[in-house]
Amino acid sequence: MTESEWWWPAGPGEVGRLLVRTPLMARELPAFDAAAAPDGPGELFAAWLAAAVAAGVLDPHAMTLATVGLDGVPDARVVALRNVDEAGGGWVFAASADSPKGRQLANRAVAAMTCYWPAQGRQVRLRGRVEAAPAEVAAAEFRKRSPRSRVAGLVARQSEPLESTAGYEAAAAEAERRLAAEPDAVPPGHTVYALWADEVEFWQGDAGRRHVRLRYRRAAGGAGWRRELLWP
Ligand SMILES: Cc1cc2nc3c(=O)[nH]c(=O)nc-3n(C[C@H](O)[C@H](O)[C@H](O)COP(=O)(O)O)c2cc1C
Repeated sequence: MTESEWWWPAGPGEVGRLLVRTPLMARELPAFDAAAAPDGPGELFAAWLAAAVAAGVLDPHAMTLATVGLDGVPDARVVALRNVDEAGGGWVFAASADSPKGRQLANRAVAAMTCYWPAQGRQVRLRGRVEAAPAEVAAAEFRKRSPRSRVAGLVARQSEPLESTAGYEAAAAEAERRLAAEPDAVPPGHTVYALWADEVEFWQGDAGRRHVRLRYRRAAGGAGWRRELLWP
Protein backbone atom coordinates (compact mmCIF):
# COMPACT_ATOMS: atom_id res chain seq x y z
CA MET A 1 0.00 0.00 0.00
CA THR A 2 1.35 3.42 -0.91
CA GLU A 3 1.02 6.31 1.47
CA SER A 4 -1.64 7.96 -0.70
CA GLU A 5 -3.71 4.73 -0.69
CA TRP A 6 -3.67 4.74 3.10
CA TRP A 7 -5.06 8.25 3.28
CA TRP A 8 -7.72 7.81 0.66
CA PRO A 9 -10.84 6.36 2.29
CA ALA A 10 -11.75 4.20 -0.70
CA GLY A 11 -8.40 2.38 -0.30
CA PRO A 12 -8.00 -1.20 0.89
CA GLY A 13 -8.82 -0.55 4.58
CA GLU A 14 -12.00 -2.18 5.98
CA VAL A 15 -12.87 0.95 7.94
CA GLY A 16 -12.47 3.23 4.94
CA ARG A 17 -14.69 0.96 2.80
CA LEU A 18 -17.35 0.78 5.50
CA LEU A 19 -17.43 4.57 5.81
CA VAL A 20 -17.59 5.16 2.07
CA ARG A 21 -20.49 2.68 1.74
CA THR A 22 -22.46 4.27 4.57
CA PRO A 23 -24.61 7.19 3.40
CA LEU A 24 -24.15 10.55 5.11
CA MET A 25 -27.24 12.76 5.43
CA ALA A 26 -28.85 11.05 2.43
CA ARG A 27 -32.38 11.60 3.66
CA GLU A 28 -35.12 14.19 3.76
CA LEU A 29 -34.10 16.91 6.23
CA PRO A 30 -36.14 19.84 7.49
CA ALA A 31 -35.88 23.23 5.85
CA PHE A 32 -34.51 26.09 7.94
CA ASP A 33 -35.72 29.60 7.18
CA ALA A 34 -32.85 31.61 8.68
CA ALA A 35 -34.60 34.90 7.81
CA ALA A 36 -37.41 33.99 10.21
CA ALA A 37 -35.04 33.01 13.06
CA PRO A 38 -35.53 34.74 16.42
CA ASP A 39 -33.36 37.65 17.60
CA GLY A 40 -31.34 35.56 20.05
CA PRO A 41 -29.70 32.11 19.86
CA GLY A 42 -31.20 30.84 23.13
CA GLU A 43 -34.69 30.99 21.72
CA LEU A 44 -33.69 29.21 18.51
CA PHE A 45 -31.79 26.56 20.49
CA ALA A 46 -34.88 25.94 22.63
CA ALA A 47 -37.01 25.51 19.48
CA TRP A 48 -34.50 23.13 17.86
CA LEU A 49 -34.14 21.13 21.09
CA ALA A 50 -37.93 20.75 21.36
CA ALA A 51 -38.02 19.63 17.72
CA ALA A 52 -35.22 17.11 18.38
CA VAL A 53 -37.09 15.65 21.35
CA ALA A 54 -40.31 15.48 19.30
CA ALA A 55 -38.40 13.73 16.47
CA GLY A 56 -37.18 11.07 18.93
CA VAL A 57 -33.48 12.04 18.91
CA LEU A 58 -31.83 9.85 21.56
CA ASP A 59 -30.02 11.68 24.36
CA PRO A 60 -30.65 15.11 22.82
CA HIS A 61 -28.88 16.68 25.82
CA ALA A 62 -25.53 15.20 24.77
CA MET A 63 -23.09 17.98 23.84
CA THR A 64 -19.39 17.74 23.16
CA LEU A 65 -17.53 20.09 25.47
CA ALA A 66 -14.10 21.13 24.20
CA THR A 67 -11.62 22.71 26.58
CA VAL A 68 -8.00 23.82 26.46
CA GLY A 69 -5.80 21.08 27.92
CA LEU A 70 -3.18 21.99 30.52
CA ASP A 71 -0.61 21.09 27.85
CA GLY A 72 -2.28 23.46 25.36
CA VAL A 73 -3.73 20.63 23.27
CA PRO A 74 -7.54 20.69 22.86
CA ASP A 75 -9.50 18.12 24.88
CA ALA A 76 -13.13 17.13 24.35
CA ARG A 77 -15.78 14.90 25.85
CA VAL A 78 -19.58 14.62 25.92
CA VAL A 79 -21.51 16.19 28.80
CA ALA A 80 -25.24 16.44 29.43
CA LEU A 81 -26.84 19.82 28.92
CA ARG A 82 -28.80 20.73 32.08
CA ASN A 83 -30.40 24.04 31.14
CA VAL A 84 -30.21 27.04 28.84
CA ASP A 85 -30.59 30.67 29.83
CA GLU A 86 -32.56 31.58 26.73
CA ALA A 87 -32.43 35.33 27.27
CA GLY A 88 -28.82 35.59 28.44
CA GLY A 89 -27.20 33.01 26.16
CA GLY A 90 -25.89 30.64 28.87
CA TRP A 91 -25.60 26.87 28.39
CA VAL A 92 -25.48 24.94 31.68
CA PHE A 93 -23.70 21.67 32.43
CA ALA A 94 -22.38 19.94 35.56
CA ALA A 95 -19.03 18.30 36.22
CA SER A 96 -16.46 17.74 38.92
CA ALA A 97 -13.98 20.57 39.43
CA ASP A 98 -11.47 17.83 40.32
CA SER A 99 -11.82 16.07 36.95
CA PRO A 100 -9.45 16.86 34.07
CA LYS A 101 -12.08 19.10 32.46
CA GLY A 102 -12.64 20.91 35.77
CA ARG A 103 -8.91 21.56 36.15
CA GLN A 104 -8.70 22.71 32.54
CA LEU A 105 -11.59 25.13 33.08
CA ALA A 106 -9.97 26.48 36.26
CA ASN A 107 -6.83 27.15 34.21
CA ARG A 108 -8.57 28.59 31.09
CA ALA A 109 -12.23 29.43 31.65
CA VAL A 110 -13.20 29.15 27.97
CA ALA A 111 -14.82 26.34 26.03
CA ALA A 112 -16.66 25.30 22.91
CA MET A 113 -19.76 23.09 22.91
CA THR A 114 -21.20 21.25 19.95
CA CYS A 115 -24.17 18.99 19.43
CA TYR A 116 -25.47 17.08 16.43
CA TRP A 117 -29.07 15.89 16.18
CA PRO A 118 -28.97 13.32 13.36
CA ALA A 119 -32.73 12.88 12.88
CA GLN A 120 -32.80 16.44 11.57
CA GLY A 121 -29.21 16.84 10.37
CA ARG A 122 -28.76 19.76 12.75
CA GLN A 123 -25.57 20.93 14.42
CA VAL A 124 -25.20 23.73 16.96
CA ARG A 125 -21.78 25.19 17.82
CA LEU A 126 -21.05 27.50 20.76
CA ARG A 127 -17.92 29.30 21.93
CA GLY A 128 -17.43 31.48 24.96
CA ARG A 129 -16.30 31.90 28.52
CA VAL A 130 -17.22 29.50 31.29
CA GLU A 131 -18.36 30.50 34.77
CA ALA A 132 -18.97 28.29 37.81
CA ALA A 133 -22.29 28.77 39.62
CA PRO A 134 -22.31 29.46 43.40
CA ALA A 135 -21.80 26.35 45.57
CA GLU A 136 -25.44 26.31 46.72
CA VAL A 137 -26.61 26.01 43.09
CA ALA A 138 -24.31 23.00 42.57
CA ALA A 139 -25.50 21.42 45.85
CA ALA A 140 -29.17 21.87 44.90
CA GLU A 141 -28.55 20.39 41.45
CA PHE A 142 -26.74 17.39 42.94
CA ARG A 143 -29.46 16.69 45.55
CA LYS A 144 -32.12 16.54 42.81
CA ARG A 145 -30.29 13.65 41.09
CA SER A 146 -31.28 9.99 41.24
CA PRO A 147 -29.60 7.93 44.01
CA ARG A 148 -27.51 6.09 41.39
CA SER A 149 -26.22 9.32 39.94
CA ARG A 150 -25.41 10.65 43.43
CA VAL A 151 -23.54 7.46 44.33
CA ALA A 152 -21.50 7.78 41.12
CA GLY A 153 -20.74 11.42 41.96
CA LEU A 154 -19.69 10.58 45.52
CA VAL A 155 -17.26 7.93 44.31
CA ALA A 156 -15.20 10.78 42.78
CA ARG A 157 -11.67 10.24 41.35
CA GLN A 158 -13.06 10.63 37.80
CA SER A 159 -10.57 9.85 35.02
CA GLU A 160 -7.86 8.55 37.38
CA PRO A 161 -6.42 5.17 36.32
CA LEU A 162 -8.53 2.30 37.74
CA GLU A 163 -6.30 -0.49 39.02
CA SER A 164 -9.12 -3.01 39.49
CA THR A 165 -12.90 -3.10 39.19
CA ALA A 166 -12.96 -4.42 42.77
CA GLY A 167 -11.48 -1.07 43.83
CA TYR A 168 -14.39 0.72 42.17
CA GLU A 169 -16.98 -1.64 43.72
CA ALA A 170 -15.57 -0.97 47.19
CA ALA A 171 -15.65 2.81 46.63
CA ALA A 172 -19.24 2.60 45.30
CA ALA A 173 -20.35 0.54 48.33
CA GLU A 174 -18.73 3.12 50.61
CA ALA A 175 -20.51 5.94 48.72
CA GLU A 176 -23.84 4.10 49.11
CA ARG A 177 -23.32 3.78 52.86
CA ARG A 178 -22.43 7.48 53.06
CA LEU A 179 -25.53 8.51 51.11
CA ALA A 180 -27.75 6.37 53.37
CA ALA A 181 -26.25 8.06 56.45
CA GLU A 182 -26.10 11.58 54.93
CA PRO A 183 -28.80 11.94 52.24
CA ASP A 184 -27.77 15.57 51.62
CA ALA A 185 -24.09 14.76 51.01
CA VAL A 186 -22.55 16.57 48.01
CA PRO A 187 -19.07 15.80 46.68
CA PRO A 188 -16.86 18.85 47.29
CA GLY A 189 -15.87 19.20 43.63
CA HIS A 190 -19.38 19.01 42.19
CA THR A 191 -19.84 22.13 40.08
CA VAL A 192 -22.50 23.62 37.84
CA TYR A 193 -20.99 25.63 35.01
CA ALA A 194 -22.46 27.96 32.41
CA LEU A 195 -20.88 28.57 29.04
CA TRP A 196 -21.77 32.16 28.17
CA ALA A 197 -21.71 32.06 24.40
CA ASP A 198 -20.17 34.86 22.37
CA GLU A 199 -20.85 32.95 19.14
CA VAL A 200 -23.55 30.41 18.34
CA GLU A 201 -23.88 28.78 14.95
CA PHE A 202 -26.95 26.85 13.78
CA TRP A 203 -26.21 24.45 10.95
CA GLN A 204 -29.01 22.81 9.02
CA GLY A 205 -27.73 19.98 6.85
CA ASP A 206 -29.15 19.34 3.39
CA ALA A 207 -28.93 16.13 1.36
CA GLY A 208 -27.89 18.24 -1.66
CA ARG A 209 -25.10 19.83 0.46
CA ARG A 210 -26.76 23.27 0.35
CA HIS A 211 -26.47 23.51 4.09
CA VAL A 212 -27.90 26.59 5.80
CA ARG A 213 -25.66 28.20 8.41
CA LEU A 214 -26.72 31.03 10.66
CA ARG A 215 -24.24 32.54 13.13
CA TYR A 216 -25.15 34.78 16.06
CA ARG A 217 -22.43 36.92 17.62
CA ARG A 218 -22.80 38.97 20.74
CA ALA A 219 -22.90 42.64 19.78
CA ALA A 220 -20.16 44.90 21.20
CA GLY A 221 -20.92 45.77 24.82
CA GLY A 222 -23.02 42.62 25.16
CA ALA A 223 -26.23 44.36 24.03
CA GLY A 224 -28.12 41.95 21.79
CA TRP A 225 -26.89 39.74 18.96
CA ARG A 226 -25.71 40.24 15.39
CA ARG A 227 -26.74 37.60 12.87
CA GLU A 228 -25.12 36.53 9.63
CA LEU A 229 -25.37 33.70 7.16
CA LEU A 230 -22.22 31.67 6.41
CA TRP A 231 -21.15 29.94 3.23
CA PRO A 232 -21.85 26.24 3.57
C1 LIG B 1 -24.19 11.02 26.94
C2 LIG B 1 -23.10 11.35 27.92
C3 LIG B 1 -23.36 12.26 28.93
C4 LIG B 1 -22.37 12.59 29.84
N1 LIG B 1 -22.65 13.55 30.76
C5 LIG B 1 -21.66 13.99 31.57
C6 LIG B 1 -21.89 15.11 32.44
O1 LIG B 1 -22.96 15.73 32.45
N2 LIG B 1 -20.86 15.50 33.24
C7 LIG B 1 -19.65 14.87 33.24
O2 LIG B 1 -18.77 15.29 34.00
N3 LIG B 1 -19.39 13.82 32.42
C8 LIG B 1 -20.37 13.36 31.58
N4 LIG B 1 -20.13 12.32 30.73
C9 LIG B 1 -18.81 11.63 30.81
C10 LIG B 1 -17.75 12.46 30.07
O3 LIG B 1 -17.89 12.29 28.66
C11 LIG B 1 -16.30 12.08 30.47
O4 LIG B 1 -16.06 10.70 30.27
C12 LIG B 1 -15.98 12.39 31.93
O5 LIG B 1 -16.62 13.57 32.37
C13 LIG B 1 -14.47 12.55 32.14
O6 LIG B 1 -13.99 13.64 31.37
P1 LIG B 1 -12.60 14.39 31.67
O7 LIG B 1 -11.61 13.31 31.95
O8 LIG B 1 -12.29 15.13 30.42
O9 LIG B 1 -12.82 15.31 32.83
C14 LIG B 1 -21.10 11.97 29.78
C15 LIG B 1 -20.84 11.05 28.76
C16 LIG B 1 -21.82 10.76 27.84
C17 LIG B 1 -21.48 9.82 26.70
